[in-house]
Amino acid sequence: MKILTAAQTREADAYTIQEEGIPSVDLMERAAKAFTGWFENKFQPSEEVFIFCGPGNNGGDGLAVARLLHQRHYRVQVYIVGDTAKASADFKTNLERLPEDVKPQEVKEEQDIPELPLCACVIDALFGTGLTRPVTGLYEEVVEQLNNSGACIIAVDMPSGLYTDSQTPEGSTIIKADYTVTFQLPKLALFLPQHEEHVGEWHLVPIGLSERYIAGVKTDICYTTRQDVQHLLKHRKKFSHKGLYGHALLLGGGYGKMGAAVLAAKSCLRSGVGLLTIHAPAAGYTVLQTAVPEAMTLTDPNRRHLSELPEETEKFNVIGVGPGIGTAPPTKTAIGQLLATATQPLVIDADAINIIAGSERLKEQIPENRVIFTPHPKEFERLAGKTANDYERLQRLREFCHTHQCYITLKGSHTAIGTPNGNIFFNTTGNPGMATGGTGDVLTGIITALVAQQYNLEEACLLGVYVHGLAGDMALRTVGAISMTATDLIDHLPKAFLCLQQPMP
Ligand SMILES: NC(=O)C1=CN([C@@H]2O[C@H](COP(=O)(O)OP(=O)(O)OC[C@H]3O[C@@H](n4cnc5c(N)ncnc54)[C@H](O)[C@@H]3O)[C@@H](O)[C@H]2O)[C@@H](O)CC1
Ligand SMILES: Nc1ncnc2c1ncn2[C@@H]1O[C@H](COP(=O)(O)OP(=O)(O)O)[C@@H](O)[C@H]1O
Ligand SMILES: [K+]
Repeated sequence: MKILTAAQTREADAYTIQEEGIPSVDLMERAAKAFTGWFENKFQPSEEVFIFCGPGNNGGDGLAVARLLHQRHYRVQVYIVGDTAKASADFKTNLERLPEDVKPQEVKEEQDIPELPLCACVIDALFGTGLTRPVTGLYEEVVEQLNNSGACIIAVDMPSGLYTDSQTPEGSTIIKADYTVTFQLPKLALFLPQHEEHVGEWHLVPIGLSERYIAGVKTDICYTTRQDVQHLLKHRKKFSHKGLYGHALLLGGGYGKMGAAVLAAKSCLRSGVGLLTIHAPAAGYTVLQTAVPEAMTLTDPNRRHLSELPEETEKFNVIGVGPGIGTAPPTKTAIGQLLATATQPLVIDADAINIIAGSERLKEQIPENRVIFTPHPKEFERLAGKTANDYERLQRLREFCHTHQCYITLKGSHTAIGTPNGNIFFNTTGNPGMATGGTGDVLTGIITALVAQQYNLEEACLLGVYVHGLAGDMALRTVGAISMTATDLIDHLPKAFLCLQQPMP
């Protein structure tokens, strides 16, 4: 699914209004109804609701929401902040439509800002996607007081003060919402970790924007939903045999870190690989043969760490490398050999990333269109350099993928997948229970298995990251976030793949 810029969102609104031949205030009514529907599911009518409206259409939404909530027997208090002389036409219409017993109060100067009761419920409708500059003056004062009030804040469309698709200037005042209920499509700012305290938990509500506009509009930033990945899943033919599902080689494990290889191997097997061979330091032999009997194990001459590549590497159709390998000098040499000689796709994780990151010569040897890197943010920083903020990091992701013609799954709450042609896809599955050692190794195993099965590299990234998070979401329901381990993810992979094989609900 596409992520639109603020300008494209405005175009989508305008296109919809024209296509359907409706006045813009009707679209606003739809947005307000969609918001109210979400709100009613979350908050009881016994709640007193304080609605702060700005001068634009976001404020117009706030006024329409006030009317709808009032009709549904919520007690609403409306505050109009700033100068209504400059208000948008749809704002004015909705102001007129407010029932008489909802008496909006004007906030024209600092003294007009109300004291809120403890634990108040606040709807933030000051600014949405039309914000053009940092919030200052009276608006800034309101935002600060709301943030300090301890209220539960629900932002309409965007937390006020936050830029939709570019870096908000340093030091700007921004609402700290508990929830952001955004219209139709999520905005780029909602995916970025640096905005967590402003965005809170975000939810999408559909408002029927033109499907035709959305299908036609050009964007290089998307987010992946079940709908986007489900159709990628390949089905098995009746007369198929293991030779059709690829033979993967996993280079992993080190003394004290054989578990990383075990996790990657198990998840690879649970993700449909035909055959799996693990090449690991000799000390891992018994561990691997016992823990993963389905995999074949080759041993490195070195007991403690990887020091060379196995023979006949050309017979494998993908090589996954990194989990648990460490950065000992012989391992660095082996990684150099791998980049120089491998002819198949490579899935490169953990210390294999760190080794490449530490050598300009190795970076230059990254084979084009054959590599998927799976770094967490620190590994990405080592590989591609420090950045000042999340927007810069996305730009760096794009540049690195373009320069080296590679794929990167930059892991996080919304893992960002970069592709050689400059696209970025944010994942939408996963949860904080997955923030535990070994879950990254599981992802390496999954993606390696998918590449072995002839998914192209982009498909393997999109599907792999999605199903990894889906397994995490399923594990959340049975073991919860606190107890979740990487093994729980592997245990839930079957359910996650089965879920994707069912028709969409
Ligand atoms: N027909 C439409 O266009 C629809 C718009 N919708 C709502 O409209 C919002 C966008 O509305 P607008 O484009 O009117 O923009 P906003 O309401 O987000 O804010 C823009 C207004 O605030 C002013 N402004 C911008 N930054 C400011 C700042 N830092 N300090 C003071 N004033 C500032 C602008 O000059 C303008 O008057 C969306 O976020 C959404 O909530 C929805 O009702 C859906 C339909
Ligand atoms: N808060 C979170 N929400 C969703 N997914 C998360 C969260 N924290 C971590 N993850 C996922 O867990 C995995 C952690 O990977 P990584 O840091 O490499 O772990 P390890 O190196 O211990 O295996 C990544 O796939 C990441 O996307
Ligand atoms: K808002």
